[in-house]
Amino acid sequence: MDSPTPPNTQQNLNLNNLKPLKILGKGAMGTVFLIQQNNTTNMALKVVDKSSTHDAERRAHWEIQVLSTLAHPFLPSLLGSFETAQLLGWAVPYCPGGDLNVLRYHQTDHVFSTTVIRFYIAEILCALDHLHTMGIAYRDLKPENVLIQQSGHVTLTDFDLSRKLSHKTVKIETVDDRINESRRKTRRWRVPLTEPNGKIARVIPVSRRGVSFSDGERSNSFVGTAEYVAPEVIRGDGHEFAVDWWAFGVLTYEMLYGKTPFKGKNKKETFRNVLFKSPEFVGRKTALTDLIERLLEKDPLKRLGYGGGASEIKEHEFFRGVKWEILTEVVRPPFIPSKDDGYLTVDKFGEGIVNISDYFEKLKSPVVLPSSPLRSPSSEFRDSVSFDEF
Ligand SMILES: Nc1ncnc2c1ncn2[C@@H]1O[C@H](COP(=O)(O)OP(=O)(O)OP(=O)(O)O)[C@@H](O)[C@H]1O
Repeated sequence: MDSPTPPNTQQNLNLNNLKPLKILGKGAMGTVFLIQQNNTTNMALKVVDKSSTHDAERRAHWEIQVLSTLAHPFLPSLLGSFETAQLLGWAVPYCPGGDLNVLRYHQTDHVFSTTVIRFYIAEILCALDHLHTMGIAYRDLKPENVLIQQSGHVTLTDFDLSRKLSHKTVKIETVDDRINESRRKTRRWRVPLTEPNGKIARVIPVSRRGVSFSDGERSNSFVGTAEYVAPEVIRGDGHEFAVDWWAFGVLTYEMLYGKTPFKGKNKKETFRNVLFKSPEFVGRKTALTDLIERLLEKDPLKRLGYGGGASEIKEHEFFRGVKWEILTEVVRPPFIPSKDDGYLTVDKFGEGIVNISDYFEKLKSPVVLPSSPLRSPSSEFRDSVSFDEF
């Protein structure tokens, strides 16, 4: 795998000095802890057990390498890292607002208004633009990977599936290649593609309390997340930045309709829908549905963004009037996490667990650990529209 540009100088963290307040989330690769530093700064520390999967260490090193090169208001910066014989960990700024999926579930009918969609996808577009300019395809865009900073602006997370593309077109392994390779290399991937009942769990919560969206639900597999995977990835035709524009279209559709456009009753059906089914639009055609339709063009060569990148997308009618250069200066984004939202109170971390090493030791034993955290129910959604003037 090509490396991004050389890493910036970063702080070396000492595992023994890191005091975790609570678990922020658990993903396929690691556990993310909330760490308080110097009684003031909060950071999110992602820790990976290097022996957890065959390529955990490689993927973790890759993510650290990518993070160390990022410098953009809608992308995380690397605050520091540590490595022990067993663990690899790195810290990024803490995002107290949860993710875009949780936020959407918090809305009436689980959808955002057009104005709110415009704000969020404009910021995501800028983040993807920056990554692509650096030659990095993100390859894992989904609402769960879009976090809300304290300021209310977005930040993308989870870069272990990202890839440096040295040429415009890179031939990549097909889905079947990846399945075969994964099955060969690790027992972990010997799980069937679908659940025994043929379904992929996607729980719709009644309330946010007790709900975790990162606990396996739509979590990463070897091809990313099925509902967001572009047709060319399934076909194995080639892999370009346009896969991010496809996922961007799926995410935008989901924000508008509250569901993804190609979800089937199992992965196979989802892939078939991605390849052959046209997305369904309800109601009259609008600039937003037109944007989505152009992003969800099955042929990547015809997809919006393929030829002209992010600039081409920014010129779409849906974004007319957006002042791109002052997006970061919007002081009242649609949702600003409340300062005192309970995140900073010490969480019950688990019987007998006082530090991160303990936690990973216990993970290896059959003791049941606490599940992923609750999202704050007290965060405030403000429907004020000052952000529509950016
Ligand atoms: N900076 C952050 N601030 C707050 N919470 C965070 C932050 N980074 C990650 N999290 C939480 O931790 C969860 C897991 O993080 P992440 O997606 O990076 O892990 P992963 O193991 O790579 O997951 P995946 O299964 O998607 O590959 C996120 O869904 C989010 O809930």
